[in-house]
Amino acid sequence: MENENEKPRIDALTIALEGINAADPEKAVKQWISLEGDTLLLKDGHAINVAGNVYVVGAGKASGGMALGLESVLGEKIKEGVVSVPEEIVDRYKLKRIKLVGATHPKASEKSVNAGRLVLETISNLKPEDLVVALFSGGGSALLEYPVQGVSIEEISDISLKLMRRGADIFELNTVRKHLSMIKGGWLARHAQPARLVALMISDVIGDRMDTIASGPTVPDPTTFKDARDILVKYRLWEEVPESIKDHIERGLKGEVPETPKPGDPLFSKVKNVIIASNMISLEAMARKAGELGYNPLILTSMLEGEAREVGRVIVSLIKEVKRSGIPVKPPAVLLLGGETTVTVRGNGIGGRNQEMALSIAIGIRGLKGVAVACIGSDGRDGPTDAAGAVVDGNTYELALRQGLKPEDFLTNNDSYNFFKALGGHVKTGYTGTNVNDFVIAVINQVD
Ligand SMILES: Nc1ncnc2c1ncn2[C@@H]1O[C@H](COP(=O)(O)OP(=O)(O)O)[C@@H](O)[C@H]1O
Ligand SMILES: O=C(O)[C@@H](CO)OP(=O)(O)O
Ligand SMILES: [Mg+2]
Repeated sequence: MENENEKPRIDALTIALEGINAADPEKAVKQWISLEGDTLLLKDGHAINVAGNVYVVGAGKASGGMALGLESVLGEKIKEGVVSVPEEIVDRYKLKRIKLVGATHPKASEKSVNAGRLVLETISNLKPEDLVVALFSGGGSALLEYPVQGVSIEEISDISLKLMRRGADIFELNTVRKHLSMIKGGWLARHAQPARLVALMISDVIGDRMDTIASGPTVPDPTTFKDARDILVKYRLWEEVPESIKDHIERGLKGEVPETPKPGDPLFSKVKNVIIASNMISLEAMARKAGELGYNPLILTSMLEGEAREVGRVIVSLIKEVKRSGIPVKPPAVLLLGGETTVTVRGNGIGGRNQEMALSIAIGIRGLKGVAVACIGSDGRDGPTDAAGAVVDGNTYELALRQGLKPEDFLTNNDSYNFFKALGGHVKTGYTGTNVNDFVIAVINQVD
């Protein structure tokens, strides 16, 4: 073995792959639902009659695999279906009855609107005995859209990208998106009436808030037009938004256009929403794997949030304490964290929140032996890059300096992608076909 960091790096990646596998959408659907005669049984005991026609709709990075799972459970029961997935992976799934359409992420486009139109058509004019099965996962917000009247898809995707770049979190971003859409924020459930609806969701949202996953098309929306306006003001975008968006939100504030369907709306008595895979489920699978590899695993949180570089510094403090005192776990140890950080982009580099956090951690663990940390987006695409994330160790910093790369400069410029491109350390999986947010795997050995 070349150095004491090679095995920890490999172990961190092996554990990360286990986390991705544990979120396999096809398997998750098959574990959650079964068909007995004319009854669809959910794992939580809920039973739904499927004597009428079954229609399938959905969108997200994991929804192609979910559609596969659903076809294998419901087969010929499915009358028709439309599910939107990233166009890069639309050919990956061979489906019989559900039509997959390719759309764009993270920037919604006309393709996303086309998918939205097809979905709305699929669920229009249904009967009370019909059932809609909705398959939603992260990425669904961009992949499926139908804007409110007067607002264009370009205007929606521009404002979404600006909010992201200014550090808005996914709750804030999707609050705005919901109030510009005819699908999000419970509207899809409204359109599916009078049919019944069951939504299977894979969560890529902190705390598994269902109304935020893919902007909650089937979920009561607790957020309001006022919240949407306040968020745009907070990020100093209210003065910049196009007239069309401002006008729609102002009309919403005056009650001239309807609010999104709210909690308590009787409409939701016909709707059942469940989460079938999540960050925590993957963290638990990774902990088991770490145990098998001989480490003491410790899950710290599935709710990691904050500015990526700052969160990175906190993780470094945790690692140092484990090494120094064996608190809160004795080495050889694996700390597992999940969630989603944000990056306030100030420089003009290329990167993603996982790569940026990994770079920040590389600076902090400089010189530590036997330590490697992987920061990975389980969807396989970190920010607007072709990497899922990066793996770093106690030598990364020195190695960079020797090659004339100054880690701090790359961090300042939000250029983590080019740092790892020059030095090595990228983790590249391509679209994984699932999405349960981000993982941090810190492997800590006591070698010095
Ligand atoms: N140069 C950059 N460095 C670090 N992060 C960036 C950079 N450019 C964009 N980002 C971040 O990438 C995030 C979007 O990442 P992405 O992986 O597409 O999201 P998701 O997987 O949640 O759909 C945004 O939070 C944005 O702040
Ligand atoms: O679709 C969305 O709204 C979000 C959350 O589910 O996913 P992503 O961050 O992958 O775009
Ligand atoms: Mg991503």
